[in-house]
Amino acid sequence: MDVIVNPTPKLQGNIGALSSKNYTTRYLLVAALAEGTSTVYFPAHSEDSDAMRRCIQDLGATLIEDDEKAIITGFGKHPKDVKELNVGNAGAVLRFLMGIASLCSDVTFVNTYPDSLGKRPHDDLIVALSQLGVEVEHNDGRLPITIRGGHPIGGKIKVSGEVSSQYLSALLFLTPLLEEDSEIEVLGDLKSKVVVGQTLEVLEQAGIVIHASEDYMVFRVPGRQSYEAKTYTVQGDYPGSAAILAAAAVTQSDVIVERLSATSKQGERAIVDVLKMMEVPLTHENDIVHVQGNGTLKAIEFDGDAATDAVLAMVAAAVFAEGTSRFYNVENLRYKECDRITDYLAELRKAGANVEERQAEIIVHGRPEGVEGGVEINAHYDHRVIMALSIVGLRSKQPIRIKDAHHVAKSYPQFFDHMKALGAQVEWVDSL
Ligand SMILES: O=C(O)C1=C[C@@H](OP(=O)(O)O)[C@@H](O)[C@H](O)C1
Ligand SMILES: C=C(OP(=O)(O)O)C(=O)O
Repeated sequence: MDVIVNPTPKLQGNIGALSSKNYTTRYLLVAALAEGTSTVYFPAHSEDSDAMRRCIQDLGATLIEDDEKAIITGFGKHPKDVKELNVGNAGAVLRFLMGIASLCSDVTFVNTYPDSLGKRPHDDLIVALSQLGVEVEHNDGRLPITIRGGHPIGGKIKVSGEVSSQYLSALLFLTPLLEEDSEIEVLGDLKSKVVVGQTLEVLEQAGIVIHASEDYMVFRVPGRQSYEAKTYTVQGDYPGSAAILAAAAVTQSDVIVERLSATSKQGERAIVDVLKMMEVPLTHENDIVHVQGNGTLKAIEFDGDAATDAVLAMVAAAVFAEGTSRFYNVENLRYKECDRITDYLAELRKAGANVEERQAEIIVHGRPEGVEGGVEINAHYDHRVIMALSIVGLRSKQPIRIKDAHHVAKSYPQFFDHMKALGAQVEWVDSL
């Protein structure tokens, strides 16, 4: 399905933030790794969270769900010896479960998105797992990947942090279950470091002890631990909400997004500060962000690694700012659902934006007068590209058509419903 985004000068209304993707994947996983029954309140419902639901059940967890909660009885240290797992297009789910699959004897992760997750590299995790004696068969570091685990016992592991934090998180979920203590040393610069804070927070809630150095570069993990069965509540999602807030920032708006904790460990909560720095009128009180946009924004400079999944929405806002914005330290955007620098900027340029790329930077020469639009956008299987181009479409002179916009469901299936509820002129149409 495609979406047509028509120029929309005004947005108004209240929405509740979707549930956090990153906390949902983590809570479902730690619930599956516990032996008893855990409850996860308000889990996200999206393709990625469904991938985790599907895989933990394939590995032996039971899951009963109603409108507000998932009740999960875990498999503890003994996942079922499943032959195949399908994680869809979910990078974090794949990497976390590559770690856990080391406890099985022979699991193949199939390649169902050859043009998206199928292109993403997992070499650094493969190298780390092999230090634990796990045999990994792979296609040049990519899917399909077969893990022949069995009996990793722990020990010293070095893992690169240069491409993704998910490799480190995968090891942090696995190593507490091993017989011996482990020491994990991170090599190079650790990207998306803030997300590791979310992993540690969830592990602690699940009763797991990890001794982390202050800079998150060395971790001592006692072995023979057990995940406790607990009750968890998933908070609102900043990366998805960032797109709504950026849409409100580029229009005349009166938009409220509820359930966004000001003390969240999600780095993407920086969207609020970034929009403030851009001089967008907004308040953030009692977990409610209220944007009263007047369409005027100022350019900014921002270290995007602190808020990796909100950068595309910030860039979309910067397209309409006065002056030149620079988002730096964002090289690992190249290793996501698509190359979120080259591919994303190509689509922005089609719509009429004036953008430049460096290996690790996005530069935006703002066009407060708006962009031309009137083009077809290739979504590159990327939910965040789809959301970001929707923001741009609101302030284009001609409608833009986002092809295969259904991929928004990877993280935020109700995104266009929420945009419509706020008054955005968007419509679903069949693909040609
Ligand atoms: O650990 C996680 O759940 C995630 C980590 C980040 O990836 P990188 O560490 O690859 O930047 C983020 O982009 C992704 O959406 C989710
Ligand atoms: C990059 C993302 O997810 P993942 O790495 O889990 O596929 C994302 O949600 O933007």
